[in-house]
Amino acid sequence: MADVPSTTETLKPSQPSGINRQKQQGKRPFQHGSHRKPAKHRKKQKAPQEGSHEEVLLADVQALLASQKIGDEAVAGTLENEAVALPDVGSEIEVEVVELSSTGEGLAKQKGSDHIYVVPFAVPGDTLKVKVYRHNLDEGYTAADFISVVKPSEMRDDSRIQCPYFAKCSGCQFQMLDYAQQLKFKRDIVVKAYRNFSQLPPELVPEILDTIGSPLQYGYRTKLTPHFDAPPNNRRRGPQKPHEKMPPFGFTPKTSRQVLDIEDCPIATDAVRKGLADERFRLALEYGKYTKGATILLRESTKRIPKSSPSEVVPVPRGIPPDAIRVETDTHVDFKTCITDNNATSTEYIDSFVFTNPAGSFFQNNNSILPPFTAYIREHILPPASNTPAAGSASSNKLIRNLIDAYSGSGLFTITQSSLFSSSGGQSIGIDIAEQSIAYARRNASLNGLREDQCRFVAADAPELFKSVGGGAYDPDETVVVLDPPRKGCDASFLRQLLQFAPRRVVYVSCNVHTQARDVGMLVRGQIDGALLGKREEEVGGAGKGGEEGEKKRVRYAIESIRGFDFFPQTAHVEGVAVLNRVDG
Ligand SMILES: C[S@@+](CC[C@H](N)C(=O)[O-])C[C@H]1O[C@@H](n2cnc3c(N)ncnc32)[C@H](O)[C@@H]1O
Repeated sequence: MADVPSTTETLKPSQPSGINRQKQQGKRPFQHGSHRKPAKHRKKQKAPQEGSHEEVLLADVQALLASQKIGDEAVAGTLENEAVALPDVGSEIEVEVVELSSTGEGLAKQKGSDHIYVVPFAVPGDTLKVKVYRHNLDEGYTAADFISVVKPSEMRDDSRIQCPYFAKCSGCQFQMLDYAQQLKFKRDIVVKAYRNFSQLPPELVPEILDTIGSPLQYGYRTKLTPHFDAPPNNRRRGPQKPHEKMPPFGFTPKTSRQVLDIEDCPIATDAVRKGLADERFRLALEYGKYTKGATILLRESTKRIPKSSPSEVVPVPRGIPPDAIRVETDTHVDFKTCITDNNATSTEYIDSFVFTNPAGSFFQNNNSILPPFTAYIREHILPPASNTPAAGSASSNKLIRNLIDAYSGSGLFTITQSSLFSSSGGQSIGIDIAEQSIAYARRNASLNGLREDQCRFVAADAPELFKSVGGGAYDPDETVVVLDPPRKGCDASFLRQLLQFAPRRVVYVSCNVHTQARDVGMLVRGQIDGALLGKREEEVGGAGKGGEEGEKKRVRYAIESIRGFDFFPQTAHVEGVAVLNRVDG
């Protein structure tokens, strides 16, 4: 394996092209003359949040500009010329789509120009009619709204679209694509995430594996949160009038402030679709009671009744409405209903594991993919037999017996993986900042027959974890850490302590492959915020504070595999699983 570069580290993405470089040099990458506001009228640009839609889009725009071989001078020259040519906001133009950004939007160009237009609902190879929406000149592109397809790409087949709101609602981007093609695009998203945000040389990133698809490609979403606005003209202060007619009830598209009225959402499960219809019916009767807007929770919940034989006819149980969605199997019947109370308890099954949650709190939204997904984690949470540590290393004779599930929520990984660890006398611990999720995690452990000595939970900020597992309570050589942080990824303090604890194996699950790539990059380099981190103090005789001594002994990881999972078919979203091993010897 190639050695790890010791560059000056930041938490910023790699900068593949000229725009950020020019900004650093105090130059403006784009000078569009008449389209630019004078400097004193311009708002100071905030740096986009790491891993945000904006940052990811910018990285792709920059990469496309770089691939066009636009050097700093050429940019300035082109732009002087383009200043005149750029279409006015509101005008309609034709563009050809060059590629898809990792945000799911198309990057397109007008014939004869290198200027980039960012267009939703686009497929590479499409010629589209679009409406210019905003010139983001500092970022080097123009945002445009999709109007119609002039000439479809070979990849596009609009007869695949199953939703009448597609291209109006912003929820889905890919309904016109074959599912295999969607999965290919999602693999590209993971590839680009590691290229743009890990700051690792390509030889340290293994080939990204194929994205695992969702068993259900429609009818999978177990949660929706449609909303409606306050009555028009109601001010914050003063008399509040109720709605005079049924307000639009649905979702707000990205480029609009108006709620789009949605009668149905085919990516949702049957129970949630029924919940949406029921809530629309209720709102049609009760809109006059509302003086404010509201968001309505629609969360599927399952009541499972075991069958004594495949042919047994199970009656609707007490407390379940007769029109609940009924799903028959040989061994049980699932009655599926839709909960709208945030504080009610929802119940989900993953194979034979049962999970309860406060309906309004986090739980994975696609139940159909959870059995293959948790099976994949089970197959990869322990090292493959061939991956034995280097002879003579501290861990050469040790088995991984302990699981630490950081950002555990209500215990998805702790509980579904626990048997692998309890069977070898080890233990599992989950930690999450949300007390309510931890209360439910404890309850879920008990519902799944796990004792506290097999599986325990702590409600705390993730870095506090190391107080519970440090000091010899868990031998790092015998421990795997599963990470599943929120979209912003792990914070530096957590990663620093993780490197100091130095578990033998890390399985990093993420709903944002861009922040995952950033964090994995730091673990592979053994550097957080530029500081090199040493091994645990007892092992290196007082080193471990970073700096030169730390560099000699620094803990770092090698990536075993990276793979995407498609939790959200028809959208550009992809979840990532990266498996890492501590580099010994
Ligand atoms: C993506 S969810 C994963 C939950 C769980 N692994 C699952 O799949 O159901 C992220 C979790 O991180 C938790 N969280 C957010 N910030 C945290 C922090 N600073 N420390 C610990 N947990 C945190 C949230 O409460 C949430 O449950």
